[in-house]
Amino acid sequence: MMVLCALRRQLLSRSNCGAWARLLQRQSRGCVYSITHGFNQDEIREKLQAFPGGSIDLLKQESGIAVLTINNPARMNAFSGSMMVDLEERVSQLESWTDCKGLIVQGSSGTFCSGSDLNAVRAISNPQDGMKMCMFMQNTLTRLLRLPLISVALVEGRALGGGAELITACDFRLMASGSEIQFVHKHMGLVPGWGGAARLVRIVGSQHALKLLGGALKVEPELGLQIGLADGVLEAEEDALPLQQAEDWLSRYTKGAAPVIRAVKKVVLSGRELPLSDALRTEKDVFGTVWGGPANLQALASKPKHK
Ligand SMILES: CC[C@H](C(=O)O)C(=O)SCCNC(=O)CCNC(=O)[C@H](O)C(C)(C)COP(=O)(O)OP(=O)(O)OC[C@H]1O[C@@H](n2cnc3c(N)ncnc32)[C@H](O)[C@@H]1OP(=O)(O)O
Repeated sequence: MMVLCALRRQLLSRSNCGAWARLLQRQSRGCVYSITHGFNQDEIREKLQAFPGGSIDLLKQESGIAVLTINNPARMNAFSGSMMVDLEERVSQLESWTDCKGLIVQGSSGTFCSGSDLNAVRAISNPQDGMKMCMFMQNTLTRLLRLPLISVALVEGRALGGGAELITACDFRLMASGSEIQFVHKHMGLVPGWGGAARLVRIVGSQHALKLLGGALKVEPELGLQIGLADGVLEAEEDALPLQQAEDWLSRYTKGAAPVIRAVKKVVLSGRELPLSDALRTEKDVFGTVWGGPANLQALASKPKHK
């Protein structure tokens, strides 16, 4: 029940003003794990920082669409420990950008992400540290998915392991021609740990999820579209790079006033995650934040008065 209230509080927080709101925001960031689960964020953050390399870069654009880039090209954009910490910090920044409407998540140098950095994985392979890394990434990716904006993963090259899990924490996925998504976990004697299995079942259904995980199947664009893992395929174009193509695709759904687009995500999020009565109450509350708002009044003023 606490999580439901926390999610409702998060959805309704109009802004980050005020220490109380920030405290609530921190408490109700929709984190899955907290100190009550034996999860000490500062402790695991310090451990992860010991594995440096690469960065997670965030760019906010005038269009209201931000671009988050997984940037570790020397290692096929594998997630080092410090990049996991970076990602949490970028999600915190996105949570505070109240005029942001959309987000594109991409990899640098023409490929998406090849999962955790195997050097870091080897160093934290003991169960305790592995579970802490898992909880840290589950918290971050859950907050990413719950951002009140519309997100799309732009998959070029390969999205493997944790990289495949990351794309399930976006609302949509666009695959460039020739790209591949593969949940390689089985080959490592693992199952997803960053929440990728739970989200994959909700995206493609349990039958397809069982095949993708049990078979560690390579998902190319055609199969991705067929099973609903991909929402679109980007064919190579001479005059438009994949990022521009992705932005053109996303802007169909983010065109309009930021408060309205953010309210759209909030009501869909509550419909997806909350029991019906809670979802209806949240929808009513979110409706109250836009009814009579600037965009609503402007729309009414532009309509001809009916006799
Ligand atoms: C819960 C998530 C889960 C976990 O945390 O336990 C994981 O995500 S575990 C990691 C799962 N990912 C993989 O197993 C992919 C490993 N990489 C590959 O299979 C290949 O590198 C591939 C297919 C991505 C690209 O192959 P290609 O031949 O094109 O390039 P190289 O293999 O030569 O790679 C270039 C360069 O990048 C380094 N690299 C690639 N992936 C990783 C990685 N995940 N961790 C660390 N380093 C990685 C690779 O070692 C090469 O570096 P170099 O110094 O040139 O040898």
